[in-house]
Amino acid sequence: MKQLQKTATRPYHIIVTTDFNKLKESICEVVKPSSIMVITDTHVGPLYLEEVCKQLETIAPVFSHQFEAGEQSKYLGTITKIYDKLIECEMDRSSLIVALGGGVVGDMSGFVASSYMRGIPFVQIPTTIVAQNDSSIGGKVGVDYLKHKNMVGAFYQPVLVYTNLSTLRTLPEREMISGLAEVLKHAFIKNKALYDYLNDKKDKILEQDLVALEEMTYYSCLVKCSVVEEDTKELGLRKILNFGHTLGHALETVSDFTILHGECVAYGIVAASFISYKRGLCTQETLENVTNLCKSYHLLQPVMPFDIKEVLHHVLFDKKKAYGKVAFILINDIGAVEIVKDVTEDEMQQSLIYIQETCQ
Ligand SMILES: NC(=O)c1ccc[n+]([C@@H]2O[C@H](COP(=O)([O-])OP(=O)(O)OC[C@H]3O[C@@H](n4cnc5c(N)ncnc54)[C@H](O)[C@@H]3O)[C@@H](O)[C@H]2O)c1
Ligand SMILES: O=C(O)C(=O)C[C@@H](O)[C@H](O)[C@H](O)COP(=O)(O)O
Ligand SMILES: [Zn+2]
Repeated sequence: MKQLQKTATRPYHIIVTTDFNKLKESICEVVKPSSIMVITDTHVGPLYLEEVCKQLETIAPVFSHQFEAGEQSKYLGTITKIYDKLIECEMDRSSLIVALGGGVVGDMSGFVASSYMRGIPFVQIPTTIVAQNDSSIGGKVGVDYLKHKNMVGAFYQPVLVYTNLSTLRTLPEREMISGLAEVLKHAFIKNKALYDYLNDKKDKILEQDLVALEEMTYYSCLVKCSVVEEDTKELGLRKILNFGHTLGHALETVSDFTILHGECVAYGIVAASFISYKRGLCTQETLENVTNLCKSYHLLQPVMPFDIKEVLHHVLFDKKKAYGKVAFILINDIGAVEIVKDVTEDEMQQSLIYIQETCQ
């Protein structure tokens, strides 16, 4: 008998800094591209494309592609336009894709990189709280399909993540708050010390103090990395990163993306915590601590009226569904969660009623 060992996923650096000064050298350490395509959106492009391109032009010829900002662009139509551009610019397997923007840009650029010529390298330059603390890491890339979240995609890791915290200065406040839901999620699922930090440094974080943001981003990324490293393809443990997403994604779809991803995740986190409490898996104090931290970060704003039956219908498209059952992440304590497969429609319904009552 002969046996081969498949090597694990290649490691990559996540750089968290406050400018673009080290971008060129960071990229050159990991790739030697023949050409570069920077993909961005109509909000981020006018702000940072020129500065980023100036750095990249000293490495190789640089092209760029900009698409309409927003979740509505996260579909296959946008992807085909990017393929067209890559072909027009004669990009090949020695070329590099650079994603400059938030989670939408990152998820779509990564999907293009994973599929163009069966895969070319890509670098993430995340510019939102969501992207810097969550989406740029871990390799979940893809698009929405028929409004169902992330239905078409791949697991495909970047070769580098380069975070310039100063880009957050231009991020609209609503986007900043929404993004913090993913950071809170990391604290709730796996890191009580991050939870304490978020409580202690709330004012500094909200006023974008760079020291506080750097510390927060570091610990948030640590949680994400530790989970992804153990279970890159979400066969088990990685499902905990989906805390709040089962109902959150359904709400996002039902709202036609007028409620932002992180805002929906926060409602989903409280709904899941309510189910946990009702099942006796956590104390009322834990439910209150979760709710209060979300509220102290201005999440859980009055929720628009939604049809509970419609939300429950969309839960059926959750990617954690197997053999007809949707896996749910429930909380035991701050920093500890579990994966449960028997949450009933009635429990979800009660939790959505709780959300409607709590967030008004
Ligand atoms: N792949 C993953 O692991 C993962 C994790 C979390 C979220 N996501 C996905 O990410 C998306 C949400 O990400 P997001 O909140 O970053 O959304 P986004 O990319 O739509 O960015 C939010 C808004 O902010 C603008 N923007 C971005 N950076 C800016 C800056 N520095 N200054 C000014 N404006 C800026 C964007 O143009 C957009 O209008 C969703 O599609 C979600 O499903 C993926
Ligand atoms: O990285 C993960 O794993 C996550 O679940 C992170 C989530 O914050 C993110 O929104 C992710 O895109 C959700 O994935 P999905 O497979 O439920 O669409
Ligand atoms: Zn998310």
